Amino acid sequence: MSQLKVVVAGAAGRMGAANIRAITEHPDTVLHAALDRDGSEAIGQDAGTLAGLPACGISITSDAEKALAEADAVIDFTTPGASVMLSKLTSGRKLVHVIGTTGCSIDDDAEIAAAAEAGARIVKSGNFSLGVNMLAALVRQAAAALEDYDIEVLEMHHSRKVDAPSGTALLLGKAAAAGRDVDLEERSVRVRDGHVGPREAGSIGFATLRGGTVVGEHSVILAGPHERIELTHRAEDRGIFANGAVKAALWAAGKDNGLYSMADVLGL
Ligand SMILES: NC(=O)C1=CN([C@@H]2O[C@H](COP(=O)(O)OP(=O)(O)OC[C@H]3O[C@@H](n4cnc5c(N)ncnc54)[C@H](OP(=O)(O)O)[C@@H]3O)[C@@H](O)[C@H]2O)C=CC1
Ligand SMILES: O=C(O)C1=N[C@H](C(=O)O)C[C@H](O)C1
Repeated sequence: MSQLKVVVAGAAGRMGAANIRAITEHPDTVLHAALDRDGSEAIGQDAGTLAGLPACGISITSDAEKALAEADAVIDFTTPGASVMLSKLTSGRKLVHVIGTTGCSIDDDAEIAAAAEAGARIVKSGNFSLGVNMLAALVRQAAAALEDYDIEVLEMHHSRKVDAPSGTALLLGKAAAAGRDVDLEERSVRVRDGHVGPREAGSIGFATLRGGTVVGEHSVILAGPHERIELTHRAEDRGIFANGAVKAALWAAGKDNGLYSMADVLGL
């Protein structure tokens, strides 16, 4: 089998570097191009060097059309606007598009779904690690079994993170809502401030912490009478997300166009 030719979007970012390393280390993938924002200081720099590897001869570009030419797949951890723009390009070319970007609005998600419908093979997830996707399956089970327990999702990330709640917190909230057979949009309480009154039964609460260099920590707390269950995942290295993204790209290469999740990739 020939190697999957993968473009990294957001190449100069925290996840971009991890993705370049994961693609370089996997025997079935090869770095095809590295893309970042027009005007970024990283444009023109060697993608390997920027990722802490030996120089690889691929310069970071802001020309998306050029980067995608002859490519098989894009691994994209950027911003909502960039992911929507790229989904239109991957759709026209019928490419694999792995989207790790979080903080997408309902409208952004609708545009991404339309791109998948039109031709792209998109895998989108708020978290590409095996551990978090396993945790989501456990949360769904616990939420269904402990139907009267109060559910709260707590997350902490590094100080540079720009969206809240995290994509993972929302993924875990959705898993809890699915276990209860309710709609998360109708039940979630994202912020509490001031005299908010007692907790509404059946709601799913979110709490956000930011600071330091925390890669990502999530707890789902199920609180009942005189006892509490806490299901926790702690990410220690961004390589867990990057390895999952590479796995998703290889998996989607054999699929029809459509919108898939990491749970689909892992068969959970
Ligand atoms: N699903 C998952 O498993 C994970 C998801 N994430 C998510 O991935 C995203 C990126 O995270 P992280 O790497 O920490 O963030 P960074 O800010 O470090 O990286 C994002 C990169 O994308 C670049 N970028 C911005 N606009 C464009 C554009 N139009 N085209 C190409 N590149 C662009 C940024 O450039 P510049 O800085 O110059 O603007 C930056 O280099 C976030 O949404 C985060 O929540 C993170 C980890 C795991
Ligand atoms: O921005 C991050 O760093 C992370 N973002 C993802 C999220 O929003 O859940 C995944 C991971 O926790 C790291």
